[in-house]
Parts: sequence; C-alpha cells; structure tokens
Amino acid sequence: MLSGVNFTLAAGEALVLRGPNGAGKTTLLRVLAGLQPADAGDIEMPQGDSAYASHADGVKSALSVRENLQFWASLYGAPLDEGVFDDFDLAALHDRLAANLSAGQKRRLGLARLGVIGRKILFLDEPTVSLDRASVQRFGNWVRDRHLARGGIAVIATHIDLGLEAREIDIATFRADPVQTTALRGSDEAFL
Ligand SMILES: Nc1ncnc2c1ncn2[C@@H]1O[C@H](COP(=O)(O)OP(=O)(O)OP(=O)(O)O)[C@@H](O)[C@H]1O
Repeated sequence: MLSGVNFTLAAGEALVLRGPNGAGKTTLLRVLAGLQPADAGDIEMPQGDSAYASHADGVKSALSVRENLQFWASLYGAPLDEGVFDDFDLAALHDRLAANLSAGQKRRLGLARLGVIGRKILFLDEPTVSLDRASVQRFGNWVRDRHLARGGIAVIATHIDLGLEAREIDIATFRADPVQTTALRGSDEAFL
C-alpha cells in the first residue's frame, strides 16, 4: 500500500517509477490508468487520451506485423504512421506473422502499437522486458523524440535506464502500513 504519492506532469514530461519488486509500481500505474480504484486520493487528467501497456504484449498471433499495427491504428481511429516501422526496427519484419516473432521482436511490435494509437498519456509497466540493449536505446529514443517531443506524457515503471531526462520517484519511500485489502486485480489485460 502506498500513501502520499503526489506529482504533476506537463506536456512533454516523463516520470520514472523506481522501486524494488513488490514496491507497488504496477499497482500505482493501474490506478493512474483507471484499471483499479484507489482507496483515497484524486487523479486529474484529460479523459480518453491515455493508454496502459503492461508485461503482456497484446499482439495478435494470427496477424502479420503490419496487420497488427493496422489493426491498432484503425481501432483508435488513427492513420497508420509508416515511420513506426523504422522507429521500432520492424521494417524487415513487415509481413512476418506475429506468431513467428522472437520474444524481443514481439515486444517491439507490442511497443510499436503505442506509436500508432495517438494517445498522449502513456502508462508503461516495464516496457523493455525481453529487449536487447540496442532495442532499449531505440525505445528510449522513441519516447523522447517521438512521444515527449510532441507534447506527450509518460509514466514508466522500469529498472532500466532508458536514457531519458525524466524525473524519478522511488515508490518504496511512499510505502504505508498495510490495511485489509480486497484482491482486485484480474488478468493482466494490457491493451486488448
Ligand atoms: N491482487 C492483489 N491482491 C493482493 N495483493 C496484491 C495484488 N496485486 C499486487 N499485490 C501486492 O501488492 C504489492 C505491490 O505489487 P506491484 O505489482 O504493484 O509491485 P511492483 O512494484 O510493480 O513489483 P515488480 O517490480 O515485481 O513488478 C506486492 O506486495 C503484491 O504482492
């Protein structure tokens, strides 16, 4: 349980959540994203302009890389930004079935959907799991140059240095005494 977490983010700013396993990073992200209620407190942010991405990829195995991105773009009513294939190093994998991607490639595809849905506020839970060093850097570049630079906002739980000039908070310092809680979390639904 966390108490006293308080922050404000302006357009173009990112916040990195640090803290050991079990500190409450995922829980905080899910509360911010509206996926589970908080016991107390207020969250003020524009409605309908956020997306949450967790450990699960949300990749459709039966679709190709391009079809996956096309699917998400149309679902969110955005045109498919072709630049996303370069941004996430997917150009050579364009027509490959998602079922045949490696874990890291699948992860890159899962993250690339963030680049096509046009949401300004991103809540990202360990986005770089399975990524090699170059892909981590590429993702950090995308967050900085394509998302934040365009006025986006990101709250990112990560143990890894993404190379961002972001404020960091250590969630462990907000730990409160546990009280009786109800298990609220269901499946790890990620995006879709
Ligand atoms: N549905 C649940 N019911 C009861 N306790 C839960 C539930 N979900 C999480 N917890 C507990 O809440 C605490 C915070 O969990 P959370 O997943 O937010 O941590 P985290 O900081 O994201 O950890 P990690 O770095 O391992 O992903 C943990 O002690 C966890 O066991």
